Amino acid sequence: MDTLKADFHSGFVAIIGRPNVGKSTLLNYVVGQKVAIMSNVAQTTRNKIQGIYTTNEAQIVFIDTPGIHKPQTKLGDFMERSALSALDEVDAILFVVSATEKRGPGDNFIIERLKKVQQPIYLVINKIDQVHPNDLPEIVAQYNDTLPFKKVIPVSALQGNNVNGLIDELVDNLPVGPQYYPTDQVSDHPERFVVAEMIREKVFLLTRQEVPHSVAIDVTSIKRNNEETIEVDANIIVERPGQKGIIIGKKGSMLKEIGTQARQDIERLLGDKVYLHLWVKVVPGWRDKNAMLKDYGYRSTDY
Ligand SMILES: Nc1nc2c(ncn2[C@@H]2O[C@H](COP(=O)(O)OP(=O)(O)OP(=O)(O)O)[C@@H](O)[C@H]2O)c(=O)[nH]1
Repeated sequence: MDTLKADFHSGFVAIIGRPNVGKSTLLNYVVGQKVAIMSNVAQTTRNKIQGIYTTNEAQIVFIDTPGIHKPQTKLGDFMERSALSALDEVDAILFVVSATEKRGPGDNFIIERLKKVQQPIYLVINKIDQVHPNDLPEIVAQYNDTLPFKKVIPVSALQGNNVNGLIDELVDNLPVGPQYYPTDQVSDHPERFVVAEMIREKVFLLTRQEVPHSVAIDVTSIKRNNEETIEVDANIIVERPGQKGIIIGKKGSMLKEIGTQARQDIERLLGDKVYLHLWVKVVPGWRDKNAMLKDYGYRSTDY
């Protein structure tokens, strides 16, 4: 940790928003590296992922919470709890909404939760590249009276419009504090977690008919053979044999494609040649087994 400088600002910022509003895209744009899974399938961000933004003047540690939704299973319950418990630990909250969609029950659910928090809340209107500037006041008006927002900040996380403005605003308002993490660190998650996210992303992208909640990735080993090659073993855990069939595909073609695409991403991340070995396992009802959630990487200090 660096010594405390009088003009260095730092803190923890939670990114909250209903599924698909662009939280991961925003985080990735700011952090400049692919750390959170991105896809069109809702509710794919499961763990708290921290992206870390560091300059000479400031460090912002972002917490990317899972999509908040009404829990139906123990996994849903876990996701909601971890999203909400994150709010007590932060210095500011970004409530991200989409300019392309009307305020809905998902937003209202979050607004109700946010009414209880004391931290400054910024309303981030994302996807402004998709709407006419003249429509913005009307979009903002849907939220204006719901919470005492510190500021309303329209952005396009995809194109980067006004994201710098958002960062400047955050930096100015974060307290003077230490640099919590080294300058070159963008995520506090171990390689294992990021590798699992990359495999998970390919499963979702390539097998559209899968229910995202019913797939877990368990990276069992990452071994560096020598200077240049890395051996990765991982299980893709599903609930039903039918899902296993979909993921394996005709003569193993789907699994091969998942493996190839995931391997390319992992190589980019780790900078070395990767041998990726994937297995598909059926574990009926794993979603409702707390102990297994823990085994398959859904960890929380509360459990
Ligand atoms: N046009 C446009 N699309 C965006 C923007 N930001 C995100 N998207 C798209 O919206 C979709 C969802 O983005 P994500 O970043 O995965 O959304 P998320 O809020 O993290 O979603 P969950 O993980 O499901 O909670 C993706 O297809 C993005 O490319 C934006 O500023 N403009």
